Amino acid sequence: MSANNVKPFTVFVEGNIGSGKTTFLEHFRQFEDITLLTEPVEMWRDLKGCNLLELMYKDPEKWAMTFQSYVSLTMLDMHRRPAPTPVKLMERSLFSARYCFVEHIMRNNTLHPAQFAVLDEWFRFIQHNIPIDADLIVYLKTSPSIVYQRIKKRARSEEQCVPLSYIEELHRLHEDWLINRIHAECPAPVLVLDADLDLSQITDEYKRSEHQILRKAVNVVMSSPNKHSPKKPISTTPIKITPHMRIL
Ligand SMILES: Nc1ncnc2c1ncn2[C@@H]1O[C@H](COP(=O)(O)OP(=O)(O)OP(=O)(O)O)[C@@H](O)[C@H]1O
Repeated sequence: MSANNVKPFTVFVEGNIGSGKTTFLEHFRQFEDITLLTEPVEMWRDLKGCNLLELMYKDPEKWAMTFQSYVSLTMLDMHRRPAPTPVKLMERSLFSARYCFVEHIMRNNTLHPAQFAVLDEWFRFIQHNIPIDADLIVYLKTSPSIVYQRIKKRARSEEQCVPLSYIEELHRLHEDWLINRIHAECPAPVLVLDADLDLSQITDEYKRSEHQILRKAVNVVMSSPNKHSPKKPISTTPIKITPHMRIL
């Protein structure tokens, strides 16, 4: 719940590895009416001194189950964390963990069918018993070859051995989930942004998406007379859909 007991407008930022999710979220740090839950990967890299991400990449058959089980916990924690603001932006969700990453390691037999069944049962149990708010998904759509280059360039130590085929498969799974809707449920409308654009152009794209994402916040701020002025006032100009941007 937000400060005035209204559920925050909850946005998941999704996209392939290296699609710019963290950069996108950081763009919204300038607004005081937004709670940002960013970089879950840093929790996976340091659980009581253990780097689960590294263990998972080094020996997936041994560690994928443990890793995904911890990812689910961190995601559930982010979903359930109260936000004192009218808008909550989250990097990833339980849904991309299940429909993209767990799906991938099930299909390539990294997981034993029994391990997959346990993760899937947890996911279903959570879905049916714990409220997970979702109002909008921002999909940072990229080409696999472009994010592959970015991943090589940023050189995160655990991702040194990531092959292009892994990025391509994750791309297909994101598309099947968010665009083609052929394989799983999609919990909210999807705003698609062209995240192949380089950093100078993408900032304009982010700016345009502000209207869509903050629309709810505008309503809340305007209907709340005691509210302090936001760090940066949220513009009420109607959203302009650009050629790079569409809503599904
Ligand atoms: N269930 C999962 N959810 C997210 N990442 C996972 C999952 N399983 C494995 N990973 C790995 O965790 C790492 C983090 O990927 P993620 O896309 O979440 O962050 P990122 O690459 O830092 O995002 P960006 O560059 O878009 O800001 C990747 O190496 C990915 O393969």
